[in-house]
Amino acid sequence: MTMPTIKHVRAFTVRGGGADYHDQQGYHWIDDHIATPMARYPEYRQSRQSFGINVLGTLVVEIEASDGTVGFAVTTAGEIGAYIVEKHLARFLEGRPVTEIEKIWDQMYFSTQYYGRKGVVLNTISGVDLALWDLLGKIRDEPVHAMIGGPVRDELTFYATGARPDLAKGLGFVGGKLPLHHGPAEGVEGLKKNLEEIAEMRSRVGDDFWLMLDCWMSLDLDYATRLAKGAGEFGLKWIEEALSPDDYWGYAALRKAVPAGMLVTTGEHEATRWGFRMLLEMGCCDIIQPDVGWCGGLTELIKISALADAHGALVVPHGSSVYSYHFVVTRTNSPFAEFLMMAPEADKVVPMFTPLLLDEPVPVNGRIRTSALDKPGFGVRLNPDCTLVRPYAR
Ligand SMILES: C[C@H](O)[C@H](O)[C@@H](O)[C@@H](O)C(=O)O
Ligand SMILES: [Mg+2]
Repeated sequence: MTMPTIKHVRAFTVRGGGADYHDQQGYHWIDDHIATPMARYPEYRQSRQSFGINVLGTLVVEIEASDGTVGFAVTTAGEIGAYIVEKHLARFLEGRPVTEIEKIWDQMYFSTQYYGRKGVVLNTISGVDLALWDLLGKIRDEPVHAMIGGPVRDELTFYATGARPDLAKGLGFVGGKLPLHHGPAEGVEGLKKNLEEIAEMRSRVGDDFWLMLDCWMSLDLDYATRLAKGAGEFGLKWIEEALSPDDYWGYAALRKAVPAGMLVTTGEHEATRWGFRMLLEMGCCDIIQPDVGWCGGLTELIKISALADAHGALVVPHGSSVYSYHFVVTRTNSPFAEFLMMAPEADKVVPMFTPLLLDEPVPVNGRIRTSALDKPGFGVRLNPDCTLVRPYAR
């Protein structure tokens, strides 16, 4: 079978949910007084959108092959990402065989290394990489998981991230991850409120349901240590992303300070095998949580996962819809996955990247059967009702 070549790459932006799931309108639990590094400024404490958590918006990367097949993927990169795709990365794809995924990744990364390495450039590279895997799966008529080693389990098990772990328990999830609401700038009062919230949620969910805390980079080592020790009595399963992603030294110290049995996790804002090598070799965490739409894509996540496996660390990707499901189902060191509750009150299951993807599978009773991931590529379609803009059309 002669494989087609890549004919054209197109980059679009779209607003309102989708891959940039922080980009919500109206009330939403995900934008309700959640602790962040910006919470040291009172004017940016009530809403993360106030400091711009949703400025990027969603990037849609579309890749058309010479036989007319079109693959696509979505990530958080918006117009900046569209610029990078159309003005820089497209040259490494157009005209190439659709199978040259590894070589294309290498050229995308090293051609942008002088201005990239992490952040929105790696989000963009991730989007292109995921679109390439979607395209290849459609051409080969195979789901992506079948091209990277195949499933190791018959179903995916999920914990839920959102304001209502008590409701998530009733929906069949194995655990619930609460956002932390008060940071160090709110002092002892804030710490007390944080612990009261954990205590209250533990009383609602009972002793056997996993309860985790997501700190979204908002703390310092001292506060994180006090919070972890205070939360220990409520059986907190893990404390997530307590410190700045750059504070590898702080994470290594926190991991030694937390109560026995409590896990330290991080990684959703880390990128590439080199970034995760630092986290692993410095003993920063028990579980790494790369986002496959941000860390470098599937091609890079496979490398990161092997590194973690050698270190005995679990890889539980940050919630990224089908893009992480096709990966998690094929890895023995990824025993469960994250599901972000994107209903405004975190009270019901809606597709994670709603409203952008059609046919996006969602957990039923906290599980997704592997058989639900059997369509070619990543098995999803773009919602034609979502308005795509191509800001740098060529
Ligand atoms: C719930 C957290 O504050 C973030 O909004 C979330 O995107 C991320 O940190 C997560 O782990 O899901
Ligand atoms: Mg997180």
